[in-house]
Amino acid sequence: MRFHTRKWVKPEDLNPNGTLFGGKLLAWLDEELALYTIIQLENSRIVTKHMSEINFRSSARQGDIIEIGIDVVKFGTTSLILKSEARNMMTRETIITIDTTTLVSLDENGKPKPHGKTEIEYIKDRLED
Ligand SMILES: CC(=O)SCCNC(=O)CCNC(=O)[C@H](O)C(C)(C)COP(=O)(O)OP(=O)(O)OC[C@H]1O[C@@H](n2cnc3c(N)ncnc32)[C@H](O)[C@@H]1OP(=O)(O)O
Repeated sequence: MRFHTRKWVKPEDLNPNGTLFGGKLLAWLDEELALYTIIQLENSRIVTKHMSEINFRSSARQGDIIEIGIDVVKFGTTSLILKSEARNMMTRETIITIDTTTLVSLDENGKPKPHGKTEIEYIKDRLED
């Protein structure tokens, strides 16, 4: 799994127990998954369709640095299915795992649009073309 983005847990990210609010962590993950998909499918019209089991494995605290990892499970016809994880960058302790998130590529009318992609592409390879 490649870990892409780091987040710093700040006071406004906490729940009343003083740990990282789960909804905030999900928002960070959803945004990362969407950005990853926009880049891979080369389409900015992307929506999250489905999330599988979400497992909050451990909590994070103010000042912790979180890193978000993403792996491709499958390229569908209009969808991209991704596996994701957030972990504590210092301790490597897993904070959350989402087995699969299905993101769908849309056309200008908001209808699913085949993306034609079958494998991960790296931006540097595209730039070398
Ligand atoms: C990044 C964000 O936060 S986006 C905001 C939150 N998300 C949204 O607002 C999305 C709202 N939902 C929608 O607009 C619609 O449901 C759509 C356009 C995404 C999909 O419409 P559908 O009628 O389900 O389309 P359709 O049946 O053609 O399925 C599209 C793809 O999604 C997959 N899919 C559909 N339902 C599911 C499901 N329940 N679970 C997993 N995958 C699914 C299909 O397998 C298909 O993938 P494929 O083409 O690779 O085989």
